[in-house]
Amino acid sequence: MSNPIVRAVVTDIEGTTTDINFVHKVLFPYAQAKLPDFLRANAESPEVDEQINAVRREMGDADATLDAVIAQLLHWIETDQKVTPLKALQGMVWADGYQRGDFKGHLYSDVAPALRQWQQAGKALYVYSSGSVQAQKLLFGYSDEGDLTPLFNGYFDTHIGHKREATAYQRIIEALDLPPAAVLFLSDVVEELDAAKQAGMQTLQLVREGTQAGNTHACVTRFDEIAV
Ligand SMILES: CSCCC(=O)C(=O)COP(=O)(O)O
Ligand SMILES: [Mg+2]
Repeated sequence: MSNPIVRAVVTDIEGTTTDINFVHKVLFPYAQAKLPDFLRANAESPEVDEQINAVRREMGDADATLDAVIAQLLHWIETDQKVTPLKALQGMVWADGYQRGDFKGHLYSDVAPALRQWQQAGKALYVYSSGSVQAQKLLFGYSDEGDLTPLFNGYFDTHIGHKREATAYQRIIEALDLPPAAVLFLSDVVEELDAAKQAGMQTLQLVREGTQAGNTHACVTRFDEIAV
């Protein structure tokens, strides 16, 4: 059964399209291991220098040494803080890992067929993750289901705002130029769904293994249960 009101789907990644364990047990440890050497080797490059200075601004210390910046980044990884320059740098480090074949982006088996079906039904597909746009494109581009990037119309990261704040979803709605209720947001995290609902989006919680179902949003366990 289709839902003609929905014209666009915006999906979260971690816990929604992708096992949380892949992010926490493969991607984060990889970044933790490689980031120090990556920063020391590339600190002079303009794109890395820009992120190092963004970390210094977050630290409130414009003169922080590279060692202090590295220590701050490792602390943010350990405590899973969604800080924009950390996410940008993680994306740069993961690029190497995907390109070398050290890992592939994990997707639950129900995700790719559903995305293809929704695209064929004329729905516009977007990603909204705390991971950087580069990291999102890498995960879907080097996924264990092949390159899924042609399925997506666009990507949003924390440059548009944080995922638990309604303003981020209002900005996404403006960017999509659609009525709020024509946009369906998928996530495992109730606070993100609350923020999207506050902005007027339709919401669905993905309750994958290990996720606690809330009672304020409709729930599904797989993408093939979603009528779009
Ligand atoms: C884009 S893959 C890496 C995901 C990531 O870094 C992260 O923090 C997960 O964020 P999400 O918003 O997808 O829960
Ligand atoms: Mg999530």
